[in-house]
Amino acid sequence: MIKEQKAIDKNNPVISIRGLQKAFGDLHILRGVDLDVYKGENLVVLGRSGTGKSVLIKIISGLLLPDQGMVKVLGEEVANLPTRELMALRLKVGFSFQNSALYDSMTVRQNLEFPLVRNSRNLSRSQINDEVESVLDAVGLLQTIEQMPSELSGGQRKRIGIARTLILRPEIMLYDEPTAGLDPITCIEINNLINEVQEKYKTTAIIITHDLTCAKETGDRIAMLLDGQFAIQGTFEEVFASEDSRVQSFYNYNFTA
Ligand SMILES: Nc1ncnc2c1ncn2[C@@H]1O[C@H](COP(=O)(O)OP(=O)(O)OP(=O)(O)O)[C@@H](O)[C@H]1O
Repeated sequence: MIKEQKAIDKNNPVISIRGLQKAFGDLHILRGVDLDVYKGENLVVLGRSGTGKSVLIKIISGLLLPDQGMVKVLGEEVANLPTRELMALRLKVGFSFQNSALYDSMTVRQNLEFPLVRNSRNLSRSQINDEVESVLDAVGLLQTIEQMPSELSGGQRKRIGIARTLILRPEIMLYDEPTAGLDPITCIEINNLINEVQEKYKTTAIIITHDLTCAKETGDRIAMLLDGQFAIQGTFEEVFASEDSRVQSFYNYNFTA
């Protein structure tokens, strides 16, 4: 099923990137990336392994510095921000890591409380409980609240990882390979959750994936990273109607649905 088209206000990008370059030694990964991400949309970034998708979202969240170019997030140029402002901006940009990054020695409740207590110091015990329960309910896992991560399935851990990112109410969600390593049914559940998060929390998201079903189901727009640039952007159908041989071979090798 292809996602229904939603109206996007193109006057006001939440993320705006121009001429972004990043190299590691002689390895030139990003070679002049231009990209706008608009409020409320889910933008899927596709590209072969090693093309720099994770590097891109690390630069957006201020975890890596660009070599050249402009990266504006919520109106702020990330590379120029003093540490304090960068930290404040990072709270508005939720990073959902590929491995879920849960603390194995803490219960689900403690995993969710941790970012909340660290970043919102004035909350009462009952406010913390309410926030934890509300976000767990949103990912459909309230019943796991006292469980340990080791007792959860891979799909449940992904959901808890997303809940832990959501608990700080970010304006932007960055999902790094949200369906990697999951069976097809669980992938469908995660795709649905990403769309539910977009609706309920009104987030803007960048979703990095190799999974073309995930791209089709969650992406309002697709951008394909080829040779260090976004050569092609559009709806799923527009991108894969391209006659570019790199796009066609990506499709043929990756589409399993
Ligand atoms: N901090 C770093 N130092 C040196 N090289 C790095 C660093 N981070 C990434 N790279 C290199 O940059 C390239 C792009 O990495 P990146 O993780 O962005 O790829 P990707 O497109 O996300 O790949 P995959 O789909 O396999 O996750 C790789 O060759 C990687 O080894």
